[in-house]
This record gives sequence, structure tokens and C-alpha cells, in this order.
Amino acid sequence: MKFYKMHGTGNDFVMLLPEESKYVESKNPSEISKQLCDRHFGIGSDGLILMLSSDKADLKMRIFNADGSEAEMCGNGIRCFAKLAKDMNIINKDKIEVETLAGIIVPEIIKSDGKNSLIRVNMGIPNLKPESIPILGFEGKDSVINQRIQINDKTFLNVTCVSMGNPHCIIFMDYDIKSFPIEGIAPDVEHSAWFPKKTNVEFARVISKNDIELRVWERGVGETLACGTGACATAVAAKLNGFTNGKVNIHLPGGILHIEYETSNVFMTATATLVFEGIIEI
Ligand SMILES: N[C@H](CCC[C@H](N)C(=O)O)C(=O)O
Repeated sequence: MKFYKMHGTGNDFVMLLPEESKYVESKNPSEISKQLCDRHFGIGSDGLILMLSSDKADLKMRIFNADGSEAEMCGNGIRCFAKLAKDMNIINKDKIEVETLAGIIVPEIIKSDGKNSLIRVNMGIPNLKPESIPILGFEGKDSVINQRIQINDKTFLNVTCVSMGNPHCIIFMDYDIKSFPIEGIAPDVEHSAWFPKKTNVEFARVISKNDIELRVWERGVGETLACGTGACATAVAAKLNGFTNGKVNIHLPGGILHIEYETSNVFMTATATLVFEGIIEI
């Protein structure tokens, strides 16, 4: 089976074209994702992305995490998806509509030099309602902004929660997040009873009105070099808390994601890169 290995600011994916995607979908995509994403026994990646036909949009994208769980959306992944669909002539336009479990998402190729493409994505409208994150314990509230929750007997956190179709729990810190041992608390947050569908966990330090430093512990993966929906959710959370303006550079270990958010849709601009292609037996 042919596959394409791609990344968006260091968040890497095994990508399949429609024929292979249909085959995998007809088998057990969750198990296959675990096999292909394994960094020792498989190709190695943060996730598996299927490219499928859609009766609601130009194409349909399904994203499976390295642990086999299916996510609603993937920001870095949809940039890779748009690049691959155009480069392989699956679609012959630069701006496409993609059906996802988070709704119709619209990536647009701004420029491309073959290996790398610059892509701007309309990521849709963030959802702040507790029942949409979902997070328990805030019934009747409109949002969860800077709220204190207890994670375990020794950990209390001030959190802001945002859904980009997938759940995000953002923790703002005012000290060096590079050296902070996020693996010490992130898994407990990811699997906390507060979050019935688990959650992605963001550790953010505001550098200026236009810059945030970010590390992300992703649901179903662990720490990644970048997270597109996480960067969008963090930009929304920072604006809601009055920390930043509408245009924010999110500085992640894998690179910078440029986010625009005023009051409605969130836009993300960054690159997508083809690393290699290959054949694997499954
Ligand atoms: N692990 C995420 C899905 C991948 C999102 C991330 N890679 C991105 O770029 O948005 C979740 O379970 O919600």
C-alpha cells in the first residue's frame, strides 16, 4: 500500500490517497493507525489521515491518533491533506471544502514550491459551551474561562476550555514552559473525569500582545512538536482572557503557527511539507 509521510510544523502524519483510504476504512482503521504510527515497528507518526469522497464537500478527512482513537479535526493535518490532494491532482483548485467530524473546514493553498506549501485554513468558529468541550461540572455556564479545577490530591489548575471540534484545556503559565515537566501532570488532565471525551492539554506562556509560547500534550498521542487546533484554541483562550490581540504568533517546538481570531472564525496560516513516500504491507 502506497503512503505519503508529511508534517505540519513538526506534527507528522501518514497520509493515504482515496483508494488506500477506502481500503483501510473497510478494515480496522483504529488498529491500522496504531500499527503505522508506531515509531519502532511501523512508519512512525503522530497520526494517520484518510482522504475519502464526500457528498457534502470536495473531500472528507478522517484523522486517527497514534493510539488508534479517532479525533474530530486536525489543524496541521488538514494543511498536509490540502497539499497532498492538490499535488496528486485529486483536486485541481487551491481552496477546497473538507468534511470533518468538526464540520466543513476550508484550507487554501497560498503558495507552493513542491516540497513545501503555505496554507491558510478557515478553522471555523470555536465553541466555548461546557457541554460542547465537553467538560463536566459547569452546567448552565456559557464558558469555562480561567476556572480552578482539581486534577488530583495535589494538583489544582486554572484552566480555560475551548472546542475547535476537538477538546482543549489551556493552562496559562508565567514561567519558563520549556523546562516545565508537563509529562508530570498532562496525562492526569488528559484522562481526568472532568473531560468525558478526554482532552488535549495546552501549556501557554504569553510573551507579548502578539506572541505566545506553547507546548501541547495531545489527546491520544502525548507531547507533539505542534498542534494546529491547540494553537487556535490557545489564541482564542488568550483573547478571551484579555492577554493578546486578534493576530497571534504561536511559538511551538516545531515552528510558528500564525493565528487570526477576532470574534467569529479562527484562521491559521502555516506550512505543510512532504517528507517522503513509500510502500508498506498491511
Ligand atoms: N490529538 C488530537 C487530534 C490531532 C490534532 C492536532 N494534531 C492538530 O494539529 O490539530 C485530538 O485527539 O483531538
